[in-house]
Amino acid sequence: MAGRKVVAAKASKTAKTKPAGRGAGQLELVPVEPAARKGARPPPPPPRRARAAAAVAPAPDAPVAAVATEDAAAPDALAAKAPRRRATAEQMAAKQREISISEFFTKNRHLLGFDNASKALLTTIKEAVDNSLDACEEAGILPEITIEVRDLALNAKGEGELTKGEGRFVVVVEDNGPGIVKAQAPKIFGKLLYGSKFHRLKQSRGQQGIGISAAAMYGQLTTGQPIRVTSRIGKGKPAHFFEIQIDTRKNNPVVTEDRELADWHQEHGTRVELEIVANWQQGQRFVNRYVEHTALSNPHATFHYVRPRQEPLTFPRAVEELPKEALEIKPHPHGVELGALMLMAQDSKSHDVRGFLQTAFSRVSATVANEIVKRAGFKAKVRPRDLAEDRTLAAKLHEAIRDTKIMAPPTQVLSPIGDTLMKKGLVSFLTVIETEGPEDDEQLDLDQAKKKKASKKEKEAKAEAPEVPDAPPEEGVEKIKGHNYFIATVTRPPKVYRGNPFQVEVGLAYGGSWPADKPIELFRFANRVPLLFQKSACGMTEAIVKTDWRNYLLSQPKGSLPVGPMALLVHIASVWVPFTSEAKEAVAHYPEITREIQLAAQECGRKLAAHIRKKQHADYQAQRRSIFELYIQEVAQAIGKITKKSPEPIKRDFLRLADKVTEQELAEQDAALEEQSKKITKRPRRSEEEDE
Ligand SMILES: Nc1ncnc2c1ncn2[C@@H]1O[C@H](COP(=O)(O)OP(=O)(O)OP(=O)(O)O)[C@@H](O)[C@H]1O
Repeated sequence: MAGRKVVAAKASKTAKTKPAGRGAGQLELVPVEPAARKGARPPPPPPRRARAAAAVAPAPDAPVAAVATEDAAAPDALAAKAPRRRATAEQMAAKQREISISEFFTKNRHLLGFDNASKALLTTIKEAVDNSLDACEEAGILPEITIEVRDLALNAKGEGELTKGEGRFVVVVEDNGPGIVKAQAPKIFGKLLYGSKFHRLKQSRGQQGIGISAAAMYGQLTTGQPIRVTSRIGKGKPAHFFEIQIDTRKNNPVVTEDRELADWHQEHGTRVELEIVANWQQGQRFVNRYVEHTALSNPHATFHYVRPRQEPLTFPRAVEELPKEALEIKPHPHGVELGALMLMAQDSKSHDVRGFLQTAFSRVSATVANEIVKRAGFKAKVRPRDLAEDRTLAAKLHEAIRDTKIMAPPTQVLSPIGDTLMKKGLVSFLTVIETEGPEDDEQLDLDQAKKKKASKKEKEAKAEAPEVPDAPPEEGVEKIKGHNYFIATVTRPPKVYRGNPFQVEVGLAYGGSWPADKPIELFRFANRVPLLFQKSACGMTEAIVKTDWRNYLLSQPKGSLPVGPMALLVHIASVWVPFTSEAKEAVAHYPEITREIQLAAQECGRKLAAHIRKKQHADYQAQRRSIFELYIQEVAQAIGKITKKSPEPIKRDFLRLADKVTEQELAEQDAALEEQSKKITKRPRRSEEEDE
């Protein structure tokens, strides 16, 4: 062992070092082999045994001399088998240092949704818009939000050639929210993990305190430009303009500009401007979809969407009321883990454990607190501080909490979209997509040609067909831009997972111009935010795939989404959404959540099945009637000839009779279907019974 020490010391003298990277403070050192030095004489060859050992496992960046000499002392057999020490604890210690959160996410930006230039564009917009919506709702302001994407290759008038592929873009998001207090702005935009939502249990879009500063960091990294923020907190108060950079080594803001603006057009609100490297060509379809879906799930907000070289779009709000206010709750004792309990006890200002339990948790009354303490077997007075210091004591309390029956947390604290607004949102969304048409030009041309052909055929058919009055619209069917959509929604009652209240909603739009031979479109939302990536990794998709849609008359390949002309919206509202990563792209596979989504989907599916059956029957009736009508003309003429009467009144009588029969048959069918659907609703199918 003594030999090894001496050798290591020698090695550190012989191996010359040079700094590995950019900064002066960098501790990591890379050894330079003596032979590599310019003009240096090559060292004498090592003994034969050492050469053999070096051939077994050469380590390019290990302190070569140290390892070679150590192995030289070992017998032949050992040198072949024993692993070589590549570094000592001291050498490794010299390389260890603290990593700032910004440094970490600079290297791992994919974890935050900045994997590539097209996704980064969407993530940047999403983070800013989510903040604007959260801030407006929290302040009680109807949101009016402008989203602008500017291609820096175009001139101020928007002329020039659009950037193909990656390029420099400016993203602007402006809201009419409460604004940001001057002292807070630098930390909000220049420090990762700084926010108002992480430590509370309340439904909101943001929850981690990392979103907008991460976008600022991405901009800084790719363009070197700081984030520009303008904010004003009210009438009579000045607006402030900031340019903020992030010192990524320290995760601290650096304000490069801070000035008051004499006048700003918003009475209150915030505008963020980020210069980033983005790919508009590929990313615009994500952004378009994000804006459309956000308008769908936020019918109380108005969005102005300004894009390069396209007409600005406005999605006006569909309702003039804010959604029900989401309320903050305290954690439920059954959802707390031992470590968290100890931390909470450490922070508590209560003098005894009973007071701590009552103030820190929801649903703990004096009686419940007494019961927990009794069950924990605490004889003397226990202070919260004692729990923080004594793990055995804390474990006893944790066990007692688990064994005590405590009322479920309050669930009326959530703000779901609700059936009426979900329907309104779906109608406005379908109106927009029916107006806008498909996204790619080739498909657009094909569709227009098809439409022309179809309308010519329709005109010809109309001219030939006898006048038949329009059937009354079926309940739930909306005519949107000439297409019939069946719309159904279900809002489940709130439930709880691991102490967190959550609520699931499902809405569907069936028919219209959705393709009938493709898998359904699944729109996933968490706290009203559309989730556009990681579809197959998402617990929501799993729940829909696991639902047997063949029960509801859709075909479904094994382990896949059903096939049919349908868009299905799934929304989870929760005080804490369990995402699979910091990028908040997919919901984790919690069985409690999956089950609720399945139940909502099944309820919606039953409504769909009733509609499809009704439609199938109506189609059958129409077909029968059209065959009958084909012969009426000839039959009326033949009867006219026999009876020597004009064929026209005979034809009219036949048509009247046909109307009566069709009406009667449809009414009978309606009654039968009503009865059938009641039965289905009362007695779920086998697969549902298993679920229930
Ligand atoms: N437009 C805005 N108006 C008012 N406050 C804002 C605005 N944007 C950000 N904030 C404040 O800045 C904080 C940090 O925002 P950030 O996007 O970094 O995180 P978050 O929204 O809390 O969580 P997440 O990381 O999940 O998005 C927010 O919690 C909010 O208090």
